[in-house]
Amino acid sequence: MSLTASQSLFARSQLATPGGVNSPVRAFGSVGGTPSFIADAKGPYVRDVDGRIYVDLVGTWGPALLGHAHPEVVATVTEAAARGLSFGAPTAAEAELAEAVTARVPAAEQVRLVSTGTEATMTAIRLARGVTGRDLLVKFAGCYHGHSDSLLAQAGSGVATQGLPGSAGVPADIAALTIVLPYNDEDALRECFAEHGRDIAAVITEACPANMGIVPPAPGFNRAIREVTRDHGALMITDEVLTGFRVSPAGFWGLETGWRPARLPAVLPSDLVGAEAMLEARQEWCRGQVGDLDYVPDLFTFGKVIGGGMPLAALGGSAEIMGHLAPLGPVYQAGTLSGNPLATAAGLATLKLADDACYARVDAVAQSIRTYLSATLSAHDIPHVINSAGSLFSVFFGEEVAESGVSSYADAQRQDEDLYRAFFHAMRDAGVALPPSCYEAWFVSRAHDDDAVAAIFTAIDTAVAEVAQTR
Ligand SMILES: Cc1ncc(COP(=O)(O)O)c(C=O)c1O
Ligand SMILES: NCC(=O)CCC(=O)O
Repeated sequence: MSLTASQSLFARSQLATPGGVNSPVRAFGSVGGTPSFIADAKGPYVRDVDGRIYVDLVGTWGPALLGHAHPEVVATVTEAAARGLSFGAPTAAEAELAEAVTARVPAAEQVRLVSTGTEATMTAIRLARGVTGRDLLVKFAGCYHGHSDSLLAQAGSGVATQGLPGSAGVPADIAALTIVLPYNDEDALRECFAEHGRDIAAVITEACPANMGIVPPAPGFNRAIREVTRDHGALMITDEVLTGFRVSPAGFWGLETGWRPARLPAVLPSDLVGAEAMLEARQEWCRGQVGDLDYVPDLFTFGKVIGGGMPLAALGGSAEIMGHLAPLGPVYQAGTLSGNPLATAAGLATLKLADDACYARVDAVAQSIRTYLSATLSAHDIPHVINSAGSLFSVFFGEEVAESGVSSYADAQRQDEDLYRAFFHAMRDAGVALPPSCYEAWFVSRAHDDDAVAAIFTAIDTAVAEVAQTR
């Protein structure tokens, strides 16, 4: 039997690298089969090494808000590459990107650029511990914040897909510093703080969980986290690595609070005398923007869209808190490639193109796919529920979830994974690439034009009919 090019590359990669992949979620572990090895990608499409073209709903796990290989982003990165691949010294583009983040999320008065979401959340936690002088961390079951030691307990994404409780190799003493609570459970949160409040450095939460499928916060849940943490002198870390700059110009926090980005006033050295006065002016503007909003976290983490497909992520917060980072303060954080010129170029070009028209289009496309999928599944009596957050969505199959909905990790674990597996493969055979796990979000892009959407609808018709027949 002759192998496809992807099959023979997968066999070769499995010799070269554990599991044949450089990140476990790529391995098709829970859906089975051979991952497609990608040759190239353009707009809403990816093409594998066998020449098969798929309409892509993975979007490189989030960064591809504009679609793949957007010409302006590619041109900007190419120009940046010609000027040098890395300097290990500051550049104007880093300040420009930090300002772009502050303009969109003014609670991030200052921003530190790193290379991955994992680094962003890891640093945010270290910073929270450094600022508060406390060790305990609270996270929620089913939330994924990258793969640093403190954050793998009952994590979403690949950890959920593999059905693992956490990771081997995390020292028990470190794991003991993380308290895991059920998501959307305000009582559990308050009880935890009643017992451990004085020792908790921070609560870290996904702005809207998207790594156990989409599980939106109940109304007021994020505000409750804000209140409880503030009352006990702990920090609130809102992880927008996945949602940031994707579900609205100001991420899920923007969607939930209704904040609309404003133009950040330039504070130029010639306007004011002294760094302190300039910082005060910046802070005054930032605080004026967010003062009346429903809740304002202490720290935000960003990733994915902010790097436009290049390795770039960030954390941001008040200048007071961020000032604890080295070189100003005692909390150490560093990176040879932090603020890399190609990554900042890609990020800036992406954010510039992520305008209102972009978000409107992405929202409309997501809404039309959700509606069509749900109607088709219902027409074939396939029990399901679709959860969404802005343009992000995911489907959960099964009677139980269809009846009671999914608002926690425990709920998500009650879905019919076998049905997703069958649906995933039927969609793939029909030319649409879905996330290879029922615990991941579906991503649409600005480049999903009417042809791409029509192809998705046709695939849904075929795949749902096929799955319905085998039930
Ligand atoms: C909410 C969230 N935080 C953090 C991360 C980690 O980011 P990275 O994979 O860039 O390390 C992810 C990645 O999926 C994520 O979805
Ligand atoms: N939603 C989870 C991810 O995006 C993770 C990607 C990866 O670990 O490769």
